[in-house]
Amino acid sequence: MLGDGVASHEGEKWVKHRRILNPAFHLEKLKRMLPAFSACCEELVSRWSESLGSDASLELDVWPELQNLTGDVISRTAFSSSYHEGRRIFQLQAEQAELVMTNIQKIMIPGYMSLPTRSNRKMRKNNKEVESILRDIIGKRIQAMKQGESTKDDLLGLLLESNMRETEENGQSSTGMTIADVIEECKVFYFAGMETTSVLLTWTIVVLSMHPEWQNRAREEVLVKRCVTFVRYMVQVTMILYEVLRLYPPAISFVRKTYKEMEIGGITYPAGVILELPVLFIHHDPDIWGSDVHEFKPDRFSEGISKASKDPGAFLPFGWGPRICIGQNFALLEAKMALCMILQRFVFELAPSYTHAPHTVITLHPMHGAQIKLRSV
Ligand code: HEM
Repeated sequence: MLGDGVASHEGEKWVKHRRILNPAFHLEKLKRMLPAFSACCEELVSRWSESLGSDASLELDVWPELQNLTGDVISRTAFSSSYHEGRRIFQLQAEQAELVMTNIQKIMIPGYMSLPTRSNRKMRKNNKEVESILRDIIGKRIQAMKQGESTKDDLLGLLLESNMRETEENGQSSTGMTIADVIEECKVFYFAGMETTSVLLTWTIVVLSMHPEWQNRAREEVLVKRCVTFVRYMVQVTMILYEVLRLYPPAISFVRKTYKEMEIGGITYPAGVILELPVLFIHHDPDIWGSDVHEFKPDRFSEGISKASKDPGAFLPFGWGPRICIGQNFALLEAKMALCMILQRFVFELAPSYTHAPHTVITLHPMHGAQIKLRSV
């Protein structure tokens, strides 16, 4: 494992932002968003129910469906009442992600991104539109808060509330985040949170289709507990999600830079070396997880994460250290809610056209989609 020193040398601005963002992502605060999670999931399962054929079954690629779901969730939980403007932002961000993907698949010439190519011009135009909508939403919200209106139960409200507290507690010398900073953080939520969570949900549906015994165990659990109230206490569902995150970590690796000369694993590295931590390999290492490492065995998490393997720090789907994913509680609540509502309504299996081909496009995608056959419970 990397020593603490590798990660601890963070920029001052990042440290300040993290101090403001952490309370906004606290589990107790996020619970206020459960109704928004539930509304988005309800829309999805109702649409699927309406599309069932005369034999009460439906075959569809759940991958784009779940991408839409997580996009909807982040729009609604980020901006609640400004949901429609929020959606526009996230449509533009989705376009940006596609343009970035197209660009990185090209041969990169230094300075290419500043050339006035069609895609670069489109990206700049999209970015301007995103920033202008965000500036408008944030400006209106700050105005309302100054006039004494209570903060809304959404990410923007929590972030602004935490930002104001930081300013009040630390006085004029430390003025929290600027509007430009808040805009940047809102953009990051989309990129960091939408794709990763839809990847987790997609592999979960695929794996539960391959393992009907676990699908049944999970369904039994969710049929006796009401989702909105008990989503946090689902033992089987939690173990299943952990095991999917182990086998198919959405982020297959993350990086750290040495800020001074240091020794790691018997090798001395100078300052400025970028080290890649290969999460996918660590999660598939038989020396850490045992000879059944490639098997889907959620029970290995029955006594919690630290006892699931020989190395308590080997489960790294959300990264590690001070830079650990800020949205992990958010993602797990959302995934539990979605899975719970899908399991309550549908039994699912792999469609004949499904081909198992995990491949990496930044995150771990199903290369040919995830064709699933659903039937009403
Ligand atoms: C299954 C879902 C998710 C996975 C697997 C995931 C994974 C990760 C990983 C591996 C990192 C890098 C951590 C490191 O370098 O140690 C990260 C960072 C981050 N994630 Fe997530 N993430 C998920 C969902 C979310 C959600 C839903 C949000 C926001 C709503 C989010 C926001 C962020 C942010 C803002 C960072 C950067 C944190 C920083 O540098 O301080 N993530 N995530």
